Amino acid sequence: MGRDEPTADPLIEATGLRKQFGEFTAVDGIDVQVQRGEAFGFLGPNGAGKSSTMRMIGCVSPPSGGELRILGMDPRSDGARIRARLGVVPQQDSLDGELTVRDNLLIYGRYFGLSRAECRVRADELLEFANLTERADAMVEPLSGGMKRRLTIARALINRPEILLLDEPTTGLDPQARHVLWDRLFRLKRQGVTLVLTTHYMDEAEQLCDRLVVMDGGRIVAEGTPRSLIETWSTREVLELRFDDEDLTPHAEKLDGVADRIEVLPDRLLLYVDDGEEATVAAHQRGVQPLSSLARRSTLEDVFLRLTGRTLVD
Ligand SMILES: Nc1ncnc2c1ncn2[C@@H]1O[C@H](COP(=O)(O)OP(=O)(O)OP(=O)(O)O)[C@@H](O)[C@H]1O
Repeated sequence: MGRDEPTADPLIEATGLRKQFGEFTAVDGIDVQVQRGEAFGFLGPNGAGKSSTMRMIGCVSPPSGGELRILGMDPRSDGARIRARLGVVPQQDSLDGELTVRDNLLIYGRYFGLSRAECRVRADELLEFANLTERADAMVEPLSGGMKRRLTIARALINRPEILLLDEPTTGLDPQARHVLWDRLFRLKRQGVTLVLTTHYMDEAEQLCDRLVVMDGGRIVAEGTPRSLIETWSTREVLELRFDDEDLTPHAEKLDGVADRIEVLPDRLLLYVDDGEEATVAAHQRGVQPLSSLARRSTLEDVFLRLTGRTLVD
């Protein structure tokens, strides 16, 4: 399936979905459709309402309002039937550290009602998928963060779910472990598993997601493919100029007219331009002397900054 052509078969449909905690509104009436076979992302900073949304989709937290249908069913009346067809990877690994890697899988399989023989076959397949076959009989506790994450994902796949929900799958992992994990998620997608994930890493959203929504303060502020979001909300390139001055406004004023838009951050200016090299020359001609300058292509981070006035990770 092409990145931009998911089949029109919505597995998740939310309309006006809300989550209240007392007076506080964590999710404020969002509309979302996730199609079969796509990788769909919720991108936003801490507190945006991503986990609250995932918990409603995972049928562990009832919606406070709006409509939610998953696999054509209503979580209020069909929670158990839906959960049987979902895999859930929570933000915090909840593995049993006092069991072996394999036993963590076997126990979960039994919980989903698989026979002992089925559990053994499935555990072996998943150990291989997670690249943990050699660790099958090791205890979980001393494993690296990346291994634990892969085991948590393997465990969530024991029931061959149609939808895999991943809440911040790579938070806390080092770059290499993140890439290994992305590779495994690509494999799942190729096998037809629908992926729904939250992240506050823009590179993760760009790499993994066919489509995503940008969330802030419980609301969806933009929706589209990574490319369409960047094309709609940013310029082709961004020139980053770093300074160690207290106030960067005077530099920004000198650059008036050089860029479509200039963002003044505490340590740098971001110039939104079509041609970073041209803007570098223009800045030089105006006598602006940064500590360093870097022209790069626009990213979802720039989209987020444009939409909310804040960076994704403060
Ligand atoms: N059980 C709860 N009771 C009260 N407030 C809650 C509860 N769960 C979440 N919230 C609040 O709802 C808001 C959204 O939280 P949520 O965890 O959904 O955000 P998030 O986008 O997933 O962020 P994070 O990356 O920190 O998980 C936050 O302000 C949070 O404090």
